[in-house]
Amino acid sequence: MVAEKGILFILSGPSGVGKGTVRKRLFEESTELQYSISMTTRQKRPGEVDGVDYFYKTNEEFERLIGQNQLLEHAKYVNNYYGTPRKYVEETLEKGLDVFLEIEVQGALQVKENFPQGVFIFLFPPSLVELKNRIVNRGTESQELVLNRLKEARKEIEMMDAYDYVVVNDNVDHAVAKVKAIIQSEHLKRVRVAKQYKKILEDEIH
Ligand SMILES: Nc1nc2c(ncn2[C@@H]2O[C@H](COP(=O)(O)OP(=O)(O)O)[C@@H](O)[C@H]2O)c(=O)[nH]1
Ligand SMILES: Nc1ncnc2c1ncn2[C@@H]1O[C@H](COP(=O)(O)OP(=O)(O)O)[C@@H](O)[C@H]1O
Repeated sequence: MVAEKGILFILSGPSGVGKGTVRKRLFEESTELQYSISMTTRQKRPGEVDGVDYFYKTNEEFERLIGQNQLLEHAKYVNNYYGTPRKYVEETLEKGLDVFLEIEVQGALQVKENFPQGVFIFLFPPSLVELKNRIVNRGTESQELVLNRLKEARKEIEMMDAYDYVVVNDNVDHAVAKVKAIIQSEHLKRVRVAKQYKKILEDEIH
């Protein structure tokens, strides 16, 4: 039988839209996806754990990883680097397991160049006012950073045409249900494709 590779799912969208919230809920409810933990140079926030939320790196360490081509994609976002470890993603997909990335928009577009067969999901805010409220209410950003993040958000929203799916995060339950439905439907599609391959092989044998 043809060995099936895993599917790469990419959840992206502006900061504060709820990517982290949706991703955490998804992983509480589903054990079948492998989450790729990103590298970052940003400061650890209270409660975050190295190797769980991110792998925290210095600028020098991060730039070395870029130089060694160890990142599948990377982006500078509000003065910090963020990147996806290439080896983990490639090896996990090779094992036939599905990998889930939660990354910002520039990085997602780079992934699309390398993995056009990935499934790209854009999480969309109900409105820009609501997006600002969420960033402010989260309380992790200074006022200056909130403004920077909103400026980025406007640019990011313009990129949503490059995505396969758009999910509005008006309500977390609904958004999680939609992301799960997308994952399920992509599985069904791949099974159909695998069956077609099997049929071709069977026809050749007979
Ligand atoms: N390109 C890229 N973006 C990432 C990666 N990991 C996280 N991000 C994104 O970087 C942005 C900032 O992340 P973070 O500082 O944790 O803030 P938060 O997501 O707004 O809580 C978010 O849009 C993340 O989704 C990564 O590996 N690559
Ligand atoms: N559907 C939603 N309705 C209301 N608040 C939400 C919703 N989704 C997320 N939030 C809140 O918005 C803030 C930003 O969410 P977060 O997951 O950190 O966003 P991101 O990872 O995209 O930056 C958090 O305080 C979170 O609790």
